[in-house]
Parts: sequence; structure tokens; C-alpha cells
Amino acid sequence: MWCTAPSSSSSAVSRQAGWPRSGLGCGPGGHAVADDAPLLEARDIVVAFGSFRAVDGASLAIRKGEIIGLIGPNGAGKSTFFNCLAGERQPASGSIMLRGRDVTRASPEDHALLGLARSWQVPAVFDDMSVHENVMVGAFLRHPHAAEAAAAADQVIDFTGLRPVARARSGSLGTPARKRLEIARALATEPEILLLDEALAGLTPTEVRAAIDLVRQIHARGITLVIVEHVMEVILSLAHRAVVFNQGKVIAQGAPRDVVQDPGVIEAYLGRSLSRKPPA
Ligand SMILES: Nc1ncnc2c1ncn2[C@@H]1O[C@H](COP(=O)(O)OP(=O)(O)OP(=O)(O)O)[C@@H](O)[C@H]1O
Repeated sequence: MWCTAPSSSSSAVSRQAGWPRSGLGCGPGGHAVADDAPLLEARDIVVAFGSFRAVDGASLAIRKGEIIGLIGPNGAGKSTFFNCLAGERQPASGSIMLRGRDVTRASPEDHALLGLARSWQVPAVFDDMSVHENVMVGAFLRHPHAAEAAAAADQVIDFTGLRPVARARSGSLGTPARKRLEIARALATEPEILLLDEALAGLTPTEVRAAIDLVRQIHARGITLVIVEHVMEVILSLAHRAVVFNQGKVIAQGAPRDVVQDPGVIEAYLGRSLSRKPPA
């Protein structure tokens, strides 16, 4: 467990090392956080592009240890909502609490320092850098000295199975290794909660199974997960709770096997998504 005084830097969020980080008994700055308080909570989030509300009053509370599957049709607002959770986009209204702290207007770096990491739907790796150097970029968040960041990156590379390509130029990687690198770079920031935005999209059924195994191992390390994914079988096999978005709103949530029986979910989404090819 870590409980420290707030940093004197402008971010007011302290840097803490050790992967994976553990314990949520203290909020940043040593404020007590109730054990049953959500790790991350978004309330009544609205994001508008002109007169169009991409996210229209969506709320979600995520507890430590959960794997949440966020599903819904194309354009439902999942990624936009994700971007708000990670601090990349500020909502027009609503609030976001991370570990008991209001982060609605906080920067992505502050979110990362508080223990939230995300992967991008299209991997945002630095093509001209090696795999190891890319992972070091994440590790620098908590290890400012290069030797320590390199050692921390090594651990993550071993954990994610990237050792055989550790010295390869990232731009030379195929889709599965690129997706894995995206996850590795997020893990190197030593998160307590990891948001995966379609991290399994574009993989073959065999690669999907390997990626599901990796997600299970990440969860076994004590990391809470929120996954946006279109392949329902992935949600059914991984998620404790499925949350369904449609037209910017949460229209249903619950145990994945219950949610798929919900007539509103079938009408809004599953009628289309079940026709997508699941992992064999
Ligand atoms: N920067 C933007 N400017 C204008 N409209 C946007 C912008 N970003 C997203 N949108 C629109 O907001 C809506 C929600 O998009 P979003 O990407 O959040 O949906 P999604 O549920 O993640 O979809 P997908 O499953 O296809 O990734 C879409 O209609 C999209 O076109």
C-alpha cells in the first residue's frame, strides 16, 4: 500500500514506483478512500460535437478488481467516453473521480500518475524506436533514471512475451506484436486500472486466444480492466460485467450472459454483432 504526501509539482500527483502497484487504502495525498468506493467513477458525462451529443449523460462506476466489457454499435460513443476517463478529452458536463480525486479536468499525465493507463484503438507506438525503447517511454513515468526505466521495461517485455522482438524496430512489427507493444507500454506506467480500446481487433482467432490469456494474466496481477471490444465472445469469456452503450447512453449493464439476453441490447447491437466471427 502506498500513502504519500502530495507532490509539490504542478500536477499535485505523486510518482510511485513498483509494478504492479497495489493497495487503494489511501487516496493521493494520504486521504482515506473507503474500501468499497469505486476505483473510477464517471457521472452524467456529456460530450458534444456541435449539436451532436456523442456521449449523452453516461455514468459508470468501476470497482477494484473488476473486468468491465464496454460494448455497443459503431459510433455509440465508447471511445469518446474512454477518452474522458483517460483525461484526453474534457466533457462538457459531468464528473470523473479516480481513486477519490476529481480528475474531470486533469491532464492525461495526472491520470497516469494516479494509476490509470490506456491503449489506443490504433496502436500509437514510435515506429523508429525499438520495442524496448517504446516500453521505456512508459516506464519513465515512475523511473526517471534511464537504467531503472530500462530494467522496469525489461520486466514488462518478459511479462508480455515481447522478448524475441525487444531490439526490433517497432515499425517492423506485425499487428499482433504491435497490439501487444501498445499494452506493454501502458503496463510500463504501472497502472492500477487499464483501459483497453479494441486491443484485440484485427487479430486471428489464435492470436485472440493468446491476447485473452495476456489479459487474464494482467488481471491476475491485480490490475482492474475496462475493455472496449466488439467480439462478444471475448466479453463473455473475460468480463465480470458488460456495459452497453447506444447513442451516447448506457442502455444496459450486468453479468455478460444476462446482458446478451436483454431485448433492448439485442435490438440495438447484438443482432448485428453476433454475426461477426467469434474466436474459434
Ligand atoms: N472529434 C470528433 N468530431 C466530430 N465527431 C466525432 C469526433 N469523435 C467522434 N465523433 C463522433 O462521435 C460518435 C461517437 O464516436 P466514438 O468513436 O466514440 O464511437 P465508438 O462507440 O467508439 O465507435 P467504434 O466502435 O466505431 O469505435 C460518432 O458518431 C463519431 O463520428
